[in-house]
Amino acid sequence: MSIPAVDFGGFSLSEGEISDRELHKLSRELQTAFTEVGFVFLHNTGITQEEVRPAHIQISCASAQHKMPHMCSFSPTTPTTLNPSAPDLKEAFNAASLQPDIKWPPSDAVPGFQEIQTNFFLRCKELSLRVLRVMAHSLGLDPEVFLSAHQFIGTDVNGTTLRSLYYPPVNSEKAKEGQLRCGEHSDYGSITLLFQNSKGLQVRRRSGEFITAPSIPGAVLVNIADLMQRWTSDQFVSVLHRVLLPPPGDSSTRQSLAFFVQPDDEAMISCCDGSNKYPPISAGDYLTDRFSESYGQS
Ligand SMILES: O=C(O)CCC(=O)C(=O)O
Ligand SMILES: [Fe+2]
Repeated sequence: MSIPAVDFGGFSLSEGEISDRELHKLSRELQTAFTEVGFVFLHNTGITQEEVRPAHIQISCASAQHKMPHMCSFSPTTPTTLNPSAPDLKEAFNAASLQPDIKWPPSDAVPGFQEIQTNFFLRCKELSLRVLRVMAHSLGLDPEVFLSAHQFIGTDVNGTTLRSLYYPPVNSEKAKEGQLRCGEHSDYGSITLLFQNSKGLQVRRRSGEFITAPSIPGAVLVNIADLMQRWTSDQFVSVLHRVLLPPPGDSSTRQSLAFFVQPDDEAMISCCDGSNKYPPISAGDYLTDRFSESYGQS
């Protein structure tokens, strides 16, 4: 089975409310995707390719300015590789919340960067809230249960991050054993929205085999992350994924935008089915633990 595709047009950002009929339909479709695969392509979300393209182009410009302190090949706030001797072949710019202390590239270096990234962040936030609402419905829960834990996206009491990723050309002769563009990992928070401009992403199936995700212009790839799996008592699955190196001789670059949605730091996450499969934990504590496990720091 490949990654399912769902038409989100009934709850697109250009629509006001969703009809009951559409809500039921979307709920069923998302539930199937998130219980069986953990990933889904959403079509007609209201975020268009015209919005995604400038953000993609910019990250390659920012990277071309090279060795700007803001572009880091190792992004300390995110899961990367568990293989330190063969680090991921990528560069990333993280806009964690929209606080004034983000070190944006100087506006003469990459004109419009801050504005475009900020607008894109806000669009992703709106879409994420809609997806979270449908997810609650699909589990038969109070529609507010996830939303009320995501009230502060874009502020310093919520860790939601827009990460712009640039994967430079790869010289496969120089690549180390086991080195990838992005090593196998699962994401940590609630859900992730992903916008990619080319192939390379692979997603692990339950059977253990990896399937290649196509790059579909205009579609948003949404996946369940680890804290959401815990929150749903493992009903929704957070699965391993990775980005492969291009084939030898292929010197193309790759860009992607990942919007990592996290609950508010203070939100208490307890199993939504009322079970005690996992003890309640604040999202802030959970995420701090996960990041320090990966990076050996607090
Ligand atoms: O670049 C991609 O397509 C995936 C990146 C990713 O999975 C991540 O940064 O967590
Ligand atoms: Fe990821």
